[in-house]
Amino acid sequence: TDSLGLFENVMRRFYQFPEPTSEGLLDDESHVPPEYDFVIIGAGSGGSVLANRLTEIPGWNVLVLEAGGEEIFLTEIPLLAPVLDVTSFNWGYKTEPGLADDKGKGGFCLAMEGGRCNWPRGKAVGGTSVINYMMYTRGSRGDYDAWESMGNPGWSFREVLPYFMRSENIRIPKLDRRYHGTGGFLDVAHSPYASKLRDAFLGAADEMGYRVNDYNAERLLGFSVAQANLRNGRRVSASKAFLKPVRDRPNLRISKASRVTRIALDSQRRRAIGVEFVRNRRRHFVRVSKEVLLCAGTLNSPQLLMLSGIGPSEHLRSIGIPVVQDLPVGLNLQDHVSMSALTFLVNESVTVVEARMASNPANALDFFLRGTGPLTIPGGAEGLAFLNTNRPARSLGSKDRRPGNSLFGDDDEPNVLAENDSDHSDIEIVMGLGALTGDTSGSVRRILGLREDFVKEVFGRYEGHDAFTLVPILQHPKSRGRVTLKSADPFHWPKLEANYYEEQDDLDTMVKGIKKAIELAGTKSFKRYNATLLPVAFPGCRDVRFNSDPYWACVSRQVSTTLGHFVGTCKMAPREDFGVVDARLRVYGIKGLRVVDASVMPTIISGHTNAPTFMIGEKASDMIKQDWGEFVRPSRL
Ligand SMILES: Cc1cc2nc3c(=O)[nH]c(=O)nc-3n(C[C@H](O)[C@H](O)[C@H](O)COP(=O)(O)OP(=O)(O)OC[C@H]3O[C@@H](n4cnc5c(N)ncnc54)[C@H](O)[C@@H]3O)c2cc1C
Repeated sequence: TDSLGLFENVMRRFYQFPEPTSEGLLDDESHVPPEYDFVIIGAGSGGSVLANRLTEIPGWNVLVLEAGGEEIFLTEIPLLAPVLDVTSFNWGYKTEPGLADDKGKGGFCLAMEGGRCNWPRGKAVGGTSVINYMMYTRGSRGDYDAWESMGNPGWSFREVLPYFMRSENIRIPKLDRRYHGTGGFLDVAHSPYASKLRDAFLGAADEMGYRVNDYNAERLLGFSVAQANLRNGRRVSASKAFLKPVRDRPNLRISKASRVTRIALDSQRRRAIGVEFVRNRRRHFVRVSKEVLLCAGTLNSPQLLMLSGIGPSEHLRSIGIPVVQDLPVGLNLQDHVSMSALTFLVNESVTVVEARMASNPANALDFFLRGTGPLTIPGGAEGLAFLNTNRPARSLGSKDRRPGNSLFGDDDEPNVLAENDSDHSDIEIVMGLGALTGDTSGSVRRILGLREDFVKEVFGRYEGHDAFTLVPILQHPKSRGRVTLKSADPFHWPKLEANYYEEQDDLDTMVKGIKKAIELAGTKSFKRYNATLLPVAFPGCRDVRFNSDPYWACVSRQVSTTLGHFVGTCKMAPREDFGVVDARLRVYGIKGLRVVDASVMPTIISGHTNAPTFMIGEKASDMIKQDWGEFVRPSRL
């Protein structure tokens, strides 16, 4: 589309190889045999891991049904990740409008077209990992210990860590190997490109009393260069990592462009017996002898369960779907909302300005010939900081290191974290090397769904200026959204309600996060570049004093941007606590049906959700093997 802007033209000039990606094509099963041991719905992050691990058992036949198609060369270029949102690799969902009330109070996504938030979801073999920003973060130890204490045995940090490590092929030297795996399918690396601002970001850590650390090891809190799923400077999607290496297994079949419409249930035996899907406008049905594994993601897995008669009974009845199993499907929706228009102007050419990048062919050459250069920056994001806005940073700083938090209990002093939760992060700040000032083609505006008049008023005067963005992200929202059906038609979009900032606490924390980001840009490290907050008041917030707390609260309701970290709609929990699946990810009340994707997370983790979804896939594959009597090598530390 034209939204790909100048980049696409330049890329096409330098990349004319026939293969869609550097790793080649996957098989496409046009003729699908009528029965499988397992059918996996969705070849996303969760589904790809499962497909790989289950076909390790030669006697098991596995079919993967995926609505999307193959990745292409464009999806491999890390810096271009944001523009993929405006391609057919994105399902293109939008939420219900986040309107303010009669008195003009409340609301969210108010500066977006129609007051609706854009909610991107990947539609491809590889799922959302084909369009995501490639950040590799696991969350904190406390996140998983909380899952376990909610009644989910086996999900404590100690128990899930081996599954993170099993996937991993760490390419970053000197990281603590007690927390990192080598030889797994999933590459984890730094971008080979480092801007000057990346150094400024790390320098600011010390000034603010934080440490520079590996957020995937002992401590989450601190500043770090982004760890990302990259190989030779290119994206490593779930497909590239987990599917392509095993594509020659005779017991694995992948059917692309196959849109699942329903899971067939035998309501007498209360068991999943098959899957209906549409391919090339024809309806198909496959039988399943062992299990249906639902991996369609947080927005589509609940949709498919409800279409199949599993969900809140009143809601299903209201749209004419016979109820097979009453469960709280679609509730408990959580996401990481952010404010991605916090812009700082700088006085040197140290950021990504689209027109400048695209007009320099050296960037494309560096990328295609050597796998280096600024095109390898994942989604334009260079640095991550995990903060706790309620605690003075000094107490965590490099000059006052706290003991404890060793998983291995080999610290001299006792573990203080368990007692005072001192590794809890309520805000993450991502440093993006560009800003809406540099978005000359308007693609980022369209991706975020911001109204054109809004962007013109705020950024118009500074168009083409060097600027960077600090994006504060609310880590643990109290507000909950939901997914429901608009009708019984499987081709209708589900109804998506975000409910951002319904809880005042969420807004208050976001305001604190924004102020932390401003403090960060005010450190000496950034002052070297004369980092200056864009001095323009946002439309809709001009009746409040610029840069005051109420002003930032107002701005947060205007620019409520998602990170696409939707979780929770098929909650893993005891049934009496509104669980949809049990701790072995089995849907309550229905045999032969599990959910294995981000939707099972009972609460959202700190950081980004892709690595945790891979972990869920790894752990689920062991549970499935155990439940069908296959030998599983114990995963121990
Ligand atoms: C723009 C964006 C940026 C992100 N950046 C990061 C990041 O940097 N780091 C990070 O950790 N996380 C990131 N995430 C989140 C992360 O990628 C997801 O949490 C993760 O990929 C979810 O995996 P999943 O298996 O639950 O779902 P998905 O990967 O979305 O897989 C679901 C699959 O099911 C298919 N499907 C759905 N319905 C049907 C149907 N009816 N029939 C057939 N197939 C169907 C879909 O096409 C898709 O392929 C980002 C997300 C977005 C949207």
